[in-house]
Amino acid sequence: MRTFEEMYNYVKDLPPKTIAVAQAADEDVLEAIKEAHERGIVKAILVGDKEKIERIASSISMPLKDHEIIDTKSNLEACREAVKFVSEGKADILMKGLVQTAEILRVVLDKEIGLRTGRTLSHVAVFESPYNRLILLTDAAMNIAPDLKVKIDIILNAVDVARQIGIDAPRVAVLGAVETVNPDMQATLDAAILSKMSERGQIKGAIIDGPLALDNALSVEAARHKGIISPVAGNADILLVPDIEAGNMLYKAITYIAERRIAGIIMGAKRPIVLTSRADSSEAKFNSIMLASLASNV
Ligand SMILES: CCCC(=O)SCCNC(=O)CCNC(=O)[C@H](O)C(C)(C)COP(=O)(O)OP(=O)(O)OC[C@H]1O[C@@H](n2cnc3c(N)ncnc32)[C@H](O)[C@@H]1OP(=O)(O)O
Repeated sequence: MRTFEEMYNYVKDLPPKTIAVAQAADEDVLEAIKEAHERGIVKAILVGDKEKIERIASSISMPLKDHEIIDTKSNLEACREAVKFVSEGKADILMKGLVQTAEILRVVLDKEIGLRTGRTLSHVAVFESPYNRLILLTDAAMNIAPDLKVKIDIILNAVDVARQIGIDAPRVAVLGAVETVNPDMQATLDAAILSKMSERGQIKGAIIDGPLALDNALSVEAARHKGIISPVAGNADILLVPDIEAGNMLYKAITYIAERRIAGIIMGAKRPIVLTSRADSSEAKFNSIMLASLASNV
């Protein structure tokens, strides 16, 4: 797939999903749900301030008859109720509404009502690139400073998503500030180990190489210029960032500087979780709902 339009052409033929939204009283969230419902992708359980949800829905001419509304008094209660719908199998997808990321993720990780599976949970973003293909970015939103073991899990979650968008053997660029190993830069040491593990078949399903800087991960020309011989350089499908700061800034640079379309979900939980920034547009939220519907196949 090269665009979100192509993703829609695939997703529209999947059975519609039920999505539980934690704190749905937000215009962009409801716009995204409205569009996803009109296009046959989801029906929703809208958890949050009922009066506000009804007021916003009316202001955007969104009929509510096909959706359920669960009235809650606080963000925490909204997160807990929405997560319970998913953990009890009454919803297929969880969506973060107008709540902070850490607040909903703490409920997702709750041992009693949460959505743990024993796997690492991580964020996978997908964006339309100028290279005529969809590219994945991970982890921009959940794991703060992943160690080597967690980085392997993060790669594997991204590989699952890559397969769903038609990339069978994704090329993973392990990003750093430079493309050579510098013992003072932990990201380059981890990258070298991940590359060797991939080469020796210890991590399967992907071709991993690094360290690579962002320019030579994406641009064949930049890689050639620097004389990098690599199966990944210039053709990366998945960008693995060293930590949340790098990932989050890259995610927001893609949106606000490059003005590219993006989607984001959490993988590794019982069901996919739509997780965008509260400031992301309704379009980014809609694209993320599509991506979650696709990732439900994993
Ligand atoms: C990209 C657009 C969207 C955004 O901009 S998002 C904005 C930036 N993101 C954030 O602010 C969230 C960053 N992450 C966090 O704040 C925290 O890591 C998070 C998710 C809240 C968890 O922190 P804490 O509640 O302090 O949890 P903790 O580290 O003490 O761990 C508690 C238990 O949960 C487990 N856990 C934590 N992260 C996990 C993961 N990724 N996968 C699987 N399990 C995980 C952890 O092992 C621990 O388990 P146990 O209780 O020891 O059994």
